[in-house]
Formats: sequence, structure tokens, C-alpha cells
Amino acid sequence: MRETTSILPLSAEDLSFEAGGKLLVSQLRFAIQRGGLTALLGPNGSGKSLTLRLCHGLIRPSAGRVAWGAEKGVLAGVKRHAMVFQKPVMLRRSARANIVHALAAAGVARAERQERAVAALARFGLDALSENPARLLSGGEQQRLAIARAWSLRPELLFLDEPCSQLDPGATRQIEEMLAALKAEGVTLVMATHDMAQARRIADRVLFLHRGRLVEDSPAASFFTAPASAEARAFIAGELLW
Ligand SMILES: Nc1ncnc2c1ncn2[C@@H]1O[C@H](COP(=O)(O)OP(=O)(O)OP(=O)(O)O)[C@@H](O)[C@H]1O
Repeated sequence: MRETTSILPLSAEDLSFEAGGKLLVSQLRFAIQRGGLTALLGPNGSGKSLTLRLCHGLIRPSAGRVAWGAEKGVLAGVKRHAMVFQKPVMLRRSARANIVHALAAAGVARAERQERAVAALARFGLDALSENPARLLSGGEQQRLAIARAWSLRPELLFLDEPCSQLDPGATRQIEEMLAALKAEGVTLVMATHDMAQARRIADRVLFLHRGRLVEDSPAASFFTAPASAEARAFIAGELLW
């Protein structure tokens, strides 16, 4: 049965991450409300992946925290967020079995797993690949499978870390269509990208990071037409930022 209580908003409260004596993510403060696609945009090394990993709980902040839900503490232990990585991680088994495995790991009852895996493949037009070894699928197919696998977990919030950076334009388009479908279903999306054109195509809101700091937090339309910061202006103008 689906949870009825929302894990959103997600609040990054002065989130920082330090490693090797360097402050790599510095005092981020933002909230993710329900719905829409938020792009974490910024040049290579600006801290986008680290920010997603902090939010998803893969690494622990050195200072600050990630808070969930309107009533803090109520949702402790409830994980309704999933993450899709730049390079999909697939087990040496069929596409369907990869989804079944993820469902088992998430604690879904055995009786439900096959049905949900088949439904996830069908939902994204991947039925024909169901019994193919996942690791032999093309990069684009693997990424579509990774998103279908994440969807099968029924996340309320999906983090995506540069999901298209290894893909050609055709495969990128298919992924963007999947993301549009997820958004239309009400899944909240937070995606790291350094691809400004992609953010322009699909983002509703932009969090612009530079050197581990949140420089700008704007609706996508105003970010691209009237960026407030010198760093964002330079990035949009195609100047090299690091
Ligand atoms: N565990 C770590 N220890 C030390 N440095 C790290 C660690 N993880 C990341 N970094 C460094 O932190 C910086 C930010 O990394 P991050 O992967 O978040 O950047 P990014 O914006 O996602 O970049 P890209 O677009 O290249 O993926 C980089 O300089 C990276 O080398």
C-alpha cells in the first residue's frame, strides 16, 4: 500500500561537505517542494553530484542537515526517494531480474515483485528487452531500464545525476520523454546536469552551483533570460567557468 504522507518538502539546511581539508559543498540552503523538475546546474566540479548524494543519504554532511517532510521527524525511516546515476549499475542478469532485485532490496513482498517489474518495463516500452542480459543493452537502453527500475520503487522524489551525459541525442530525447512522463505523473525530479541546453529544455527551476556554493535559485525562465549573478551570466554566455 502506498504511503499517504509526503516526504516533501526536502530542506537542505546549511548543508556542507568537506573532504581532504577542502570545503566542497558549502552551506547550501534550499527547499524542494512537490512537483516539477529542478535542475542542479553548474560547471564540472561545482558540487552537483555531491549535493545529490548528500540529499539521497549516500554521504553524510560535515555540517548542516537534510530535513524531510513538513513535520520533521514524523517520516524517519521512510525512504521514498530513489536515484539514477550517470552510469547505470546493472547486475549480470536480465532486465526484468534487475528490477525484481531492486524491489526485493527495497522490501517489496515476493508476490508483488514480478508483476511490478513487468509493469515497469511495459510502462516505458521496454517489454521487448525484458529477458535480455541487462549488461549487454546499449547505454541508452540501460539508462531507460535504470529509470524504469527506479520508477518501480514508486518514489515520490527521484534524483538523477547527469543521466544523459554518456548518451547520443536520440537516446537523450528518449530519456527526456521519460522524465516528462514521470513529471506528469507527479514524481518530483531533481537532476544534476552541466548541459545548459538540456536544463533549458526540461527544467522548471534552476539551482546554479559554482565552486560548491549555491549562487542562484530561480525559475528556469528567469534564470535563462535574466540571470542575477555574474557566474550564471558567464555560464549562459558559454564562457569557461571552473
Ligand atoms: N570524496 C571526495 N573527496 C575529495 N574530493 C571530492 C570527493 N568527492 C568529490 N570531490 C571533489 O569535489 C568537487 C565536486 O565534485 P562533484 O562530483 O560534486 O562535482 P559535479 O558538479 O557533479 O561535477 P561533474 O559535472 O564533473 O560531475 C570536485 O572537485 C571533486 O573532485
